[in-house]
Amino acid sequence: MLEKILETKRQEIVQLTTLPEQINVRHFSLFEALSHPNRSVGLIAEVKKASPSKGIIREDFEPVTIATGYEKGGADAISVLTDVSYFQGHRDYLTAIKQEVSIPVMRKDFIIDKKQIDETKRIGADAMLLIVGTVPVEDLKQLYDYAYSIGLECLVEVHAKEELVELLACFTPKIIGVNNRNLKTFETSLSQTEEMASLIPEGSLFVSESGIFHREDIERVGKVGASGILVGESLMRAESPEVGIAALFGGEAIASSS
Ligand SMILES: O=P(O)(O)OC[C@@H](O)[C@@H](O)c1c[nH]c2ccccc12
Repeated sequence: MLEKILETKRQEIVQLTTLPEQINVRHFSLFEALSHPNRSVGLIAEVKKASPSKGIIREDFEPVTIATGYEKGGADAISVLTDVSYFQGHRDYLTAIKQEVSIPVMRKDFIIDKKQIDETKRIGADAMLLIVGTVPVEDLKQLYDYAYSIGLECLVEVHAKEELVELLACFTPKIIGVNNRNLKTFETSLSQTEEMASLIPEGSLFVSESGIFHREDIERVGKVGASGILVGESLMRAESPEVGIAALFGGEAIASSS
């Protein structure tokens, strides 16, 4: 599956000859937001209509309403799927959301080329995802450095332990995500987070991604040191974003509004 997605991306990159206009927005730091989370563990709430493994997750999909609901519900940051072909996302969703919220907005896509990073900056994102295994780690480092040089933070995602070891031998990202879902098989297991936690360097923030549905899941990943969680499906299936977040955290109150 990952190979197929990357093939589509390579075609998209060829067609990405004219970049959108730069939108003017105020930026918010993902690292800062996750360093001072609203609850015991920081929440990156994802705007996600569909996925290759689950099909359509939410029919009545209004990206801006969902994102403002996430902010009201006390999310620390927002992730927006911009991939069209596999996740039914769009870059315009991110731009529209960015204009309506005052928390960091991350672009969730398969970024393998500098041109996509320029596009990410222009559409107004504060941060973006980079995935180990999509390009060689040396190339990922180039993309990472380029993104930071133009004011974009990166969440660098790994799945397998060997990928994390290979990544850290090359560079130490400020924010590292462990995806509990294997992008090749789609299997999800929180033990991925538990097994890799001890390998995350002290100074890096650690985000547990995918397959988080209940308060117990948050406690489980929090216990091994996760500063943040990235949650899509469980919130997208909730009656409303606010209700979804409250249920996910088992009613845990927001500690501070700063
Ligand atoms: O819907 P979930 O299981 O809560 O997962 C959210 C997020 O982690 C997932 O969408 C994701 C993690 N890494 C990705 C890479 C590409 C696309 C999607 C993803």
